[in-house]
Amino acid sequence: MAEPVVIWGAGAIGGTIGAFLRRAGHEVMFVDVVPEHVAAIAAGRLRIEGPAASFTTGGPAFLPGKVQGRYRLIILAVKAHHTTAATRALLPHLAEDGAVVSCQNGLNELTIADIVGRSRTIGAFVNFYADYLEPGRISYAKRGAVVVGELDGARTPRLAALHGLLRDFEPDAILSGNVFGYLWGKAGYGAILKASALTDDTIADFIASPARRPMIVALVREILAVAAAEGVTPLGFDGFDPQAFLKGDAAAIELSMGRMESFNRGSAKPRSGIWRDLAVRKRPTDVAAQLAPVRAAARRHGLRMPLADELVALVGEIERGTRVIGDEAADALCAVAARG
Ligand SMILES: NC(=O)C1=CN([C@@H]2O[C@H](COP(=O)(O)OP(=O)(O)OC[C@H]3O[C@@H](n4cnc5c(N)ncnc54)[C@H](OP(=O)(O)O)[C@@H]3O)[C@@H](O)[C@H]2O)C=CC1
Ligand SMILES: CC(C)(CO)C(=O)C(=O)O
Repeated sequence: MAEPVVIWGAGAIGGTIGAFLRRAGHEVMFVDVVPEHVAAIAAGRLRIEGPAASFTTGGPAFLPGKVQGRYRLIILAVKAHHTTAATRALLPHLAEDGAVVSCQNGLNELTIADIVGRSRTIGAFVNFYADYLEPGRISYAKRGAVVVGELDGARTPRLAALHGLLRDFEPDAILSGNVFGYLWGKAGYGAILKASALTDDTIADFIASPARRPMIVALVREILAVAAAEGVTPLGFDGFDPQAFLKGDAAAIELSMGRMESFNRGSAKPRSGIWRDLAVRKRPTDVAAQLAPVRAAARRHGLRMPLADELVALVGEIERGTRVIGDEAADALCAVAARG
């Protein structure tokens, strides 16, 4: 039997990727902390449903403490605030010549590399839309960009193999020499998603709102200024054009906003995962964890991030129950943008 690909964190993203790989005939082992979800997958009841795909599969599935053996490919798909704990738990199961691939939002590769070593870390960027509904049920709402790349930009045999594997999930998956460019691009786009979660607006409506536009532009520019200070060229995807925001090119920004709105309009997942954590699952988000390395980099370069700081504070208040989701929360962020 071939060695399995390990999916560590088998929720919306990991569960979807793992299910597609299983369906394509690959050996896959699922690891997750939710016992009922693990039991459903192990019983062959992992259901992927929604406009992007509909099928049921399953496979060997374990709680982290029950995993045995060492593996050469571990796809990590937990939220950013669980990255350290999950990476420490998977470390004894990573082969000496193996690698962890982060299919997450945020710059988690930096945390992972600190724990497993840079040579055993491969970068990835995902922008497809999925939701964990209940144990064994995942909604795959919309295809989106999928990118893999070595941290130093090299083209290696293991990267080519990973790219080939992921094309069994997303046929348009990209092999990139600048994966950090995509991750910083997602940090910019992701800031819009995070801000949209302050309200009950859909992502499309939030992007289209003229009242929110100056704040959105200032927020994205604030994030991308840090990327530029880091010497990274942020890359675009799915309607997002980071160069337009970096240059402050008003016409190109309008075009990009229109394209992002169209991409999100009518999506079967109309709101972000962060909104879902706040409003539906009523649990802490990974907003602070996603933005932590960005804010740390800003401090290193002496850059101020008043909008990111306020965004983290507002989401924290909603998490603690001292503020409700709604227009007032987004207005507070707009007020900071208006102060300049
Ligand atoms: N969903 C989406 O459409 C998109 C998500 N992303 C990113 O992908 C990553 C995964 O998100 P998503 O799949 O939505 O999240 P989910 O919460 O749906 O899935 C994560 C799963 O990992 C489990 N988990 C938590 N800690 C551990 C651990 N230590 N070991 C093993 N499993 C663990 C979670 O359990 P529990 O729920 O109990 O914490 C959950 O079942 C995040 O970084 C997210 O921002 C990126 C693009 C799109
Ligand atoms: C909106 C989406 C699915 C893709 O950008 C996302 O990243 C999230 O929900 O966190």
